[in-house]
Amino acid sequence: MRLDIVSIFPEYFAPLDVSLIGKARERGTLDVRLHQLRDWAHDVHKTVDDTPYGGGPGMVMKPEVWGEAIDSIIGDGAPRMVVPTPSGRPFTQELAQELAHEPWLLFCCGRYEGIDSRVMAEYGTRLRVDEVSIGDYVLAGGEAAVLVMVEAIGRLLPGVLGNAHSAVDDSFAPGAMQNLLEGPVFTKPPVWRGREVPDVLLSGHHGKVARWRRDEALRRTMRNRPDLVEALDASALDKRDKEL
Ligand SMILES: N#Cc1c(-c2ccc3ccn(Cc4cccnc4)c3c2)n[nH]c1N
Repeated sequence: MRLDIVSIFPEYFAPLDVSLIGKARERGTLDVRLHQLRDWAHDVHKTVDDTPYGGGPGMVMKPEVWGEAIDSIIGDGAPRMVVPTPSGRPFTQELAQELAHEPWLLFCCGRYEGIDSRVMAEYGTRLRVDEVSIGDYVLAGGEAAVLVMVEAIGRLLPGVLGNAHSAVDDSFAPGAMQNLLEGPVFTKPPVWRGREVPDVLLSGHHGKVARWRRDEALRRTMRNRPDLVEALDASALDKRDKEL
């Protein structure tokens, strides 16, 4: 997979050199290319923003600069364009799974009050353009959102997680645990500061362990995300029980 990321702060993406994503880049699983948007701003100050039409606070990113940058990066190609924005559709595990199957993604990181809307309209005539939000809070720009999305997508690519763990066990992955939060996890020692690991996890009885984990996941989901529990109906729970 090729990932192009356009930003006025490309140094923000240094974390993509380390850990899982860094190793995937070394192996060639991920081809990450960072671009400084200001390289396509031609005035002496490399200006990328201007005042908003209609008035209002802050500045808006200029369409000309974005247009030159995107044209230069994609040429005649057709990547899927992902634009983080507080007004986007939710970034979910399902969307991460979908994006992980794309051969080429172009992430456009806005700043200020966002990118002139005509940029998404222009490229929407030729590319799949997704305006996406990572959550109901306001960031100062798109870079942190792209870091989140690249990690969520990258860990789903073949070979990135290694054999020790499979993304299929994720909280939001399709299957028995879909829409349930992760339950508690434990490792050695069996007793730590007088706190014991639940006996069932030491029993070696895989069926009982699976059921305990499902029950704990349900308990935690009911406590922390009751909205997800409402999405579960009795038939789904019965189906899960049969899978365990
Ligand atoms: N994904 C995502 C986001 C963002 C986000 C993403 C890109 C930009 C570009 C500029 N800002 C600042 C800004 C502030 C206020 C209004 N509009 C824009 C961004 C915020 N905020 N919260 C999220 N979940």
